[in-house]
Amino acid sequence: EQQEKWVPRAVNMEIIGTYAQTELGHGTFLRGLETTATYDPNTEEFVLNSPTLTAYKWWPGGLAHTANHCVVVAQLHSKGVNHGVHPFIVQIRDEDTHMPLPGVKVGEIGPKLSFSTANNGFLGFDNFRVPRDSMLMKNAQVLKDGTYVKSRLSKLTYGTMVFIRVMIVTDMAYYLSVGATIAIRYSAVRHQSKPKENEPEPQILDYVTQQHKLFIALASSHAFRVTGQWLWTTFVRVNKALTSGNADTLPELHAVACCLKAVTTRDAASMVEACRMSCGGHGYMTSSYLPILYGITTAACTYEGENTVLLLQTARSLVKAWQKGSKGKPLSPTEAYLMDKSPVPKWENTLDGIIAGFRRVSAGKVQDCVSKIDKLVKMGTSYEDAWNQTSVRLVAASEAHSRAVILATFRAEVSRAAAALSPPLARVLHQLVHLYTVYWALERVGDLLLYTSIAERDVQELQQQYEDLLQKIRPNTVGLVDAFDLRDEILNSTLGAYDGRVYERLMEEALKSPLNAEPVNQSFHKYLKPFMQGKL
Ligand SMILES: CC/C=C\C/C=C\C/C=C\C/C=C\CCC(=O)SCCNC(=O)CCNC(=O)[C@H](O)C(C)(C)COP(=O)(O)OP(=O)(O)OC[C@H]1O[C@@H](n2cnc3c(N)ncnc32)[C@H](O)[C@@H]1OP(=O)(O)O
Ligand SMILES: Cc1cc2nc3c(=O)[nH]c(=O)nc-3n(C[C@H](O)[C@H](O)[C@H](O)COP(=O)(O)OP(=O)(O)OC[C@H]3O[C@@H](n4cnc5c(N)ncnc54)[C@H](O)[C@@H]3O)c2cc1C
Repeated sequence: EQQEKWVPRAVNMEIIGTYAQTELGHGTFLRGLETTATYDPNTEEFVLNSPTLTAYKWWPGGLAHTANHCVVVAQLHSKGVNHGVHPFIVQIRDEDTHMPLPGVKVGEIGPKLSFSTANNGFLGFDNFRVPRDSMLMKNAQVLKDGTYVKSRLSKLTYGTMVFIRVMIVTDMAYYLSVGATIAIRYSAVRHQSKPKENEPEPQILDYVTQQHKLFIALASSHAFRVTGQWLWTTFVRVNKALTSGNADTLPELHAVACCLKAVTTRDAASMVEACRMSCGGHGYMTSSYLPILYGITTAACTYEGENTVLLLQTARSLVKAWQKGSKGKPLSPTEAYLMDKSPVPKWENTLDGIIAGFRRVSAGKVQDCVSKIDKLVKMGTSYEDAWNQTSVRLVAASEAHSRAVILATFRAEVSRAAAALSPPLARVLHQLVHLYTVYWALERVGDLLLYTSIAERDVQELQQQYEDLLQKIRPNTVGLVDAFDLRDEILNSTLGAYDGRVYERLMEEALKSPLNAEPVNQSFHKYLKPFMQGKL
């Protein structure tokens, strides 16, 4: 019924909405949100209120001057009892005049690192009344007399966040394809230095260091696209089960969505920054689009769940799985490897060997965390303090778990798809899987030395494998980014345009600057000249 009322109006854009959960005082700790929704059975309304400054909603995208409705997350009070945070759909502006409604204070939060078009806003309520059916009642309900009907699963309130986190993994694949396209095309056009006096300046793409900076971004885009597809399929399956009242697989989805969102956003932000830096000064131009792209990707490390907090959520699941598995109980498919108690096998410099190695690292780290927590608790430390003192290791265990999931999924999905591909295309995709896997083995070689039987000669061989792969991938690099098929209008980059006219585009963009409208800018007459004449 509520969906019939709101969804059609939202689909045809009569309702422009946003998700107003975060407040000035709380973004992570949702149970600490201060906005209240108090039920008045006499009028069958909820009274929304922002009791403090820190209760003001702060950050929701589009809230400042665009949205006329929003989903507000507030502490639900009825019959004198606080039932915790619940979602409400609330009209905040007049649909004709767009004026804020009486009792609503709304505005712009100010300049940000990037996302300048996101119109993030603040929102406060002064005893603002909304009808009872404003409470989104799919999970919990408040009856006309104020009786609260509990949801069958309180965490379903958090479902929106799982959905967005799942989407973000695929978003990161897209953003990395943009960064890799810009930086690799520019690296094919840019010639610099003279390593061989009797030869012309080479393409910077031929410097192996440049390949090391860029090819991992290209491979990661494919790895995250494939992992994002797998995660979406998992989300659809869990959501279907939830619809029929079965929430058994939700905890696993929450845990894997948290660590994949955290690791893919952190990787995307750092690799887009590497793409920017690999383009030298021109990568620092706004017209290259790389600084804007960095601003967008680094924001994802914060929104929809700050990365550390999410990695700790996954760690919470891994520790619980370890404790469960140690009692002989079955574990979820993504965490089942934690109970592999077989002896550490002889190291193999193969994809399967490296993937197995990352699973050993993750299981070893989780076991170390459990041991440290148990030891601290036995010494009289509270569980909460023991958890906090172990939290650096817990985050590392989550990252290792996430990497094992990405490596295994990337390899399995490309192997599965390869049968339907032409041999040359299959070969290139396998090279990207190989590069991605060996890159991370070298990045985390310390962990592999701690938890597997990898030896020095294996590491030397992996380094050589990596350098050979850079050489093999080089001839196909421009073709691989062209295959992302990103139009110039989408790339929006002087460095990444398909025609490679970088220098002409840089100059064309520069000449558009208002500061080039006249040969002597007014600042000379207002400031420089008086200063030079000692008059300032
Ligand atoms: C896709 C993007 C679109 C386009 C990209 C372009 C532009 C994007 C522009 C802007 C960005 C777009 C959207 C961003 C919008 C936002 O940022 S919305 C706000 C997001 N905020 C958060 O994510 C808040 C994060 N905090 C939390 O989730 C919780 O506070 C917490 C879980 C961290 C802690 O809460 P607690 O109540 O303390 O929980 P707990 O005690 O740790 O755990 C309790 C149990 O509940 C389980 N659980 C927690 N969360 C979930 C969940 N989401 N789903 C399922 N289960 C959950 C948890 O596992 C615990 O279970 P136990 O069995 O272990 O008790
Ligand atoms: C571009 C952008 C768009 C956004 N859009 C929206 C939106 O549309 N709607 C919306 O509701 N919100 C939105 N947000 C807000 C976003 O969801 C929050 O900023 C995010 O959830 C983090 O919360 P916080 O800002 O309170 O950070 P905090 O939680 O205060 O984090 C600050 C630091 O404290 C640490 N910390 C916090 N809790 C713990 C813990 N338990 N253990 C260890 N460390 C901890 C964090 O790791 C971090 O280092 C947006 C934010 C950005 C940047």
